[in-house]
Amino acid sequence: MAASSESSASSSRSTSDPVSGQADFVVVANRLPVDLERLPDGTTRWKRSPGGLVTALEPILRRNKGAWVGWAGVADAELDPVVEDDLELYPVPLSAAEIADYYEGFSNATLWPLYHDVIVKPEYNRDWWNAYVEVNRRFAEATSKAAAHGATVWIQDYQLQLVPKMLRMLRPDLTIGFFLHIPFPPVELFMQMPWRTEIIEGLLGADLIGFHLPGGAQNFLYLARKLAGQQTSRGNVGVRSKLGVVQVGFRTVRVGAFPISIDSGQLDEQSRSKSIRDRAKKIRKELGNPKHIMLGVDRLDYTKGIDVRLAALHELLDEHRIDPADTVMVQLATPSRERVDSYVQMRDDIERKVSRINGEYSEVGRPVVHYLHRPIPREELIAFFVAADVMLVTPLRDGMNLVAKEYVACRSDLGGALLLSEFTGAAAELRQAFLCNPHDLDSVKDAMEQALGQPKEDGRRHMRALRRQVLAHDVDRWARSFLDALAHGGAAGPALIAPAEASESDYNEDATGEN
Ligand SMILES: Nc1ncnc2c1ncn2[C@@H]1O[C@H](COP(=O)(O)OP(=O)(O)O)[C@@H](O)[C@H]1O
Ligand SMILES: O=P(O)(O)OC[C@H]1O[C@H](O[C@H]2O[C@H](CO)[C@@H](O)[C@H](O)[C@H]2O)[C@H](O)[C@@H](O)[C@@H]1O
Repeated sequence: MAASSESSASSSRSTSDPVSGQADFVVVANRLPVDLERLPDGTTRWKRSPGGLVTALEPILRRNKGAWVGWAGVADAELDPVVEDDLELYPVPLSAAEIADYYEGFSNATLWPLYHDVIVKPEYNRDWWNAYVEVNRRFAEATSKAAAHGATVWIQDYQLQLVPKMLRMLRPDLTIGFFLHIPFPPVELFMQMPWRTEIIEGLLGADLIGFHLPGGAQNFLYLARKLAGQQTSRGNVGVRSKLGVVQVGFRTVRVGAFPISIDSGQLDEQSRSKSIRDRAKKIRKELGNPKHIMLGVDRLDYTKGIDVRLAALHELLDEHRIDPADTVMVQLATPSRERVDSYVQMRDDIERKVSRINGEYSEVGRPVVHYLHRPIPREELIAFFVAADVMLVTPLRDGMNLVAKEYVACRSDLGGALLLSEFTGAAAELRQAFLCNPHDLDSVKDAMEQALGQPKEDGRRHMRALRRQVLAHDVDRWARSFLDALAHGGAAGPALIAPAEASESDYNEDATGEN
């Protein structure tokens, strides 16, 4: 392996070791949990890669002692399999052209907007599709080499929807699971996709397909019956779907809802430490000891509604419903997909909005909005969660949103308030949050005002209930429920695997209901 390994993520080893051999449990995701960073002096190091998928799966892989197949985050890195920070990694190389066409193009300018309610217009480009097919084939081949005979393989997310079928053809001995981390769209939107049948058939290569919410599972079941059946050589008899089960010829594919979560116990413990508490107090002091700290923590993505919360703050300031002398907002934004046009435009828009608010309402040395465009070290992030009086989570659409759960896990003091968009997967479970509709600015403004003014005792009651949900339904439980269903078979209807405390009617109703 070419990389020296001064892991900037916490590393228990200082050198990268070769892998031991084929693994019985393999996670396959577009990204490895660490990105290779090329430094100006020509050396390289590993750093944690962004996003909730990595946050959720890293502890699972550690506990299961498996292998992870994925891209190292840079172009043309031909890397051998390696053990890094106790994780067995199988890097899949991508060329600069493949990053442009498969990752930035088909994954993030076609699938991402199509699956997120077409917030921006998806682009359908044949070259991007061809690159997507080719890269999915490469992932299937790499996985086939990494997996021991009879292994369990867990494929992740929208970038790799063709891998289940491709892998099954290479390795019929494997047990294959697939989990989608983003919403699965309703039929009216999915039918736009020129390669819709190929995608549905690609997914049907898995033994079990998981979604965050029952609505996504229902959408998929409907589309499987509608699209995949048409394509079999035996006409319409190849695929039947019923109650969470799709019959593909002689194979049974199960479909269910498995809402993802976080390592809540560990976060809870970390957030109680003296060093974090002290740092949280210091953050408040550094911000000028305001009465209220509002916090946003997101990848810089147009789905996250960062513009919405800024617009709400601006109007509340204009209407004198928030006093700039006693309230600050901190927005921590990790750079994301920076060469995709819609992300470039959105960054400009957000930075313009931040400047406007600060131009109109800040004093020298006391900005109203503090905006940091960079990833924040984990411990510092936890201290921000502990310091924040109101957590702003306002996506226009989000598969789950782990930030909402992280905030709750960090509030053992029962302080703070969570403002949460109804259009997140998390809203199905976190009913005691201040829920808002991000498409309705008045709804966001009212929720913000209520969260800021919430009486302390009400806040403690809400936070206690939120914590009960987040601490009981952690990422281990998520992984166990998926992997148990994968190992033991049995019908997995979407309504049957919903979280215990959320009722079916609590979920976003984006399903067609036509099963
Ligand atoms: N500015 C930031 N610095 C460090 N970590 C961040 C930052 N913004 C988000 N994260 C982390 O990235 C993950 C985001 O997960 P999630 O909310 O599910 O959304 P997504 O996966 O779409 O980015 C969380 O674990 C969160 O703590
Ligand atoms: O790899 P990137 O292009 O930098 O993107 C980061 C990840 O973003 C998405 O995360 C999703 O997964 C979370 C965990 O299930 C979920 O809470 C969130 O709602 C999703 O947006 C994406 O799905 C991942 O593949 C990316 O790695």
